[in-house]
Amino acid sequence: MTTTTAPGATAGPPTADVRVVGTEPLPSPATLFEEAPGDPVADSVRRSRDAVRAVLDGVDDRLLVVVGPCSIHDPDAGLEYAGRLAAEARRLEPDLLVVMRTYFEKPRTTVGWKGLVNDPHLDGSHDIGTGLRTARRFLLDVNALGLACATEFLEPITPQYLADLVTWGAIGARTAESQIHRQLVSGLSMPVGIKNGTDGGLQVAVDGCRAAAAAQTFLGIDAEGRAALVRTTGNTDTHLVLRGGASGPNHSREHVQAASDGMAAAGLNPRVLVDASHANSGKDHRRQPGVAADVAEQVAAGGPVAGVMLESFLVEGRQPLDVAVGPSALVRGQSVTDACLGWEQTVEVLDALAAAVGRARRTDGRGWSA
Ligand SMILES: O=C[C@H](O)[C@H](O)COP(=O)(O)O
Ligand SMILES: C=C(OP(=O)(O)O)C(=O)O
Repeated sequence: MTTTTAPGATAGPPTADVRVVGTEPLPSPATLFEEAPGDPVADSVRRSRDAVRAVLDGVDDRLLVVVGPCSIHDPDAGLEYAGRLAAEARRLEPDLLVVMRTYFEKPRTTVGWKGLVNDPHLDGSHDIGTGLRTARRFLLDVNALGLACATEFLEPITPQYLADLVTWGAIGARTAESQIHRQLVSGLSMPVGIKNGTDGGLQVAVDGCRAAAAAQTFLGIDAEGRAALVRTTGNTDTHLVLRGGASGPNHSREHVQAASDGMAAAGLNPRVLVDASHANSGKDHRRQPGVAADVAEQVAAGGPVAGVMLESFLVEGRQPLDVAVGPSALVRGQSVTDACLGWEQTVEVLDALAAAVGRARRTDGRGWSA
């Protein structure tokens, strides 16, 4: 670790960096691209982004399903999951557009493990350089299976390292109101879902989509990792994600219709994605199938639902992670953040969602051209 000296320090106690213990250089995005180029999967990233846009815009009548672990903490187990999901995605392709949750950054309500980028060894050593490399390698491996990747962007410079491999991005409930994250979305190359706030309020997400659609200028880094002024065009490929809130779940037909009407009134995409987890399930994974079933009924009836999010891993539930102990005692394939559906339950829910799309088509409920 490099200990920094406060800029302009004079005799006497420093007036800056008083609480900074040290800083360490990180590899630049360009270095990581050289080590792990995105070229082998670039065509499939482009194609899957177009496919997601088509579903969000209603040009493709399939349902987008963003499904996978709450967080990737063990890349080996994550890849086993990805292999299974890739097979399901191919089987269900006529009805569902499946994108895997590959979440490497976790926003915390207070404190806790902040994800694979921040602490890849799960032991509090915070080897962020390795975290970025591991996340990039993981995204390449999942894309190589023919499965598109979704992630939440949390640290504003992380996208410079990873975004070229991501098909769908999320801004979470805790950052939907943040100007920094809205600016970030304005420059992202993929469709992005913005979540309602943790209090259940929709306006932060509506405002977030509007701000992200505008051209923005802000501070960031360039490919060499230098501090840079970043100018963006704005991103109109955004939509609302309903995840429930302190006021309760918001997946009901009435909630979805009201949210859709609110987006339409603001001139934004009226098709929403419903998160079956988080506050829509009270963080109880056993409630996700019920939420998904409710949303499936809405899909079958032609409601304005473009997609569903599920938290799912190989083994159901969750387990505590103690960074003082490290990962050695963890159950393989079980979440260390939010509780997830197990694999068999996940397949059942995917089948039910696919069946709902089929029912919608038979009754012309979707009302969209294929
Ligand atoms: O999805 C993950 C969590 O819901 C989110 O990161 C907050 O987790 P926490 O309340 O356990 O900190
Ligand atoms: C943190 C997440 O969700 P939310 O922002 O809805 O809490 C998540 O999807 O991992």
